[in-house]
Amino acid sequence: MSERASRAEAEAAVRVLLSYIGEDPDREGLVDTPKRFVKAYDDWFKGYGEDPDQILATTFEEVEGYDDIVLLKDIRVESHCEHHVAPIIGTAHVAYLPDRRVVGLSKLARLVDTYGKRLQSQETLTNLIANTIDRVLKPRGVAVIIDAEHQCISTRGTRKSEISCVTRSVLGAFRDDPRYEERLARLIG
Ligand SMILES: Nc1nc2c(ncn2[C@@H]2O[C@H](COP(=O)(O)OP(=O)(O)OP(=O)(O)O)[C@@H](O)[C@H]2O)c(=O)[nH]1
Ligand SMILES: [Zn+2]
Repeated sequence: MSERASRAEAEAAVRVLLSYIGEDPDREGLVDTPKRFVKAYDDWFKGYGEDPDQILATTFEEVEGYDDIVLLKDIRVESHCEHHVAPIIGTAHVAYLPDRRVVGLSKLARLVDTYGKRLQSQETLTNLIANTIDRVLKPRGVAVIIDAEHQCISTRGTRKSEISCVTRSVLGAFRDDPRYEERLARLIG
């Protein structure tokens, strides 16, 4: 992997982009834009500095033997496509079948955020979330469904604004026993 660019280099690159689109990077309104742009990137891509496994590290077992589906519905997904660095905005449903241990519900949403705040394809994002839950929690099954709009399709190129892309990753019992996925579909509605 090539060496990581410095903040100053990143800001200089934004100046080049502003010049490329025909702007004057030195006009008053744009003087601080490279700085703001890089700061915004720090936020949109903060997932590179986070450890997904660590998010799921704290689990608890005091759930009276609960072993049915745990589903977190309608988690907002915010990501950027790795081809155009254009926003991907949508919804994720994350479900798992605990094997004694459960994880804090917010941690599933945090996991979606951590992987979302990196450059992604929707397929990779879906599999990364499912595979991490599978690897760290070792549940009996995992299902992740993402429904998202890609602004590289809706605001440029083909400009098809009504299209959304649906991806799913199902592992363990959700994959082996179709009844689990049917129940999940009913719960998601
Ligand atoms: N499979 C997949 N494709 C994606 C995703 N996000 C964007 N793309 C597609 O990546 C492709 C890149 O195609 P290219 O032909 O290299 O790029 P392009 O000329 O900008 O393509 P157009 O968008 O068709 O104008 C496009 O078809 C995008 O729609 C994603 O998450 N998954
Ligand atoms: Zn794209």
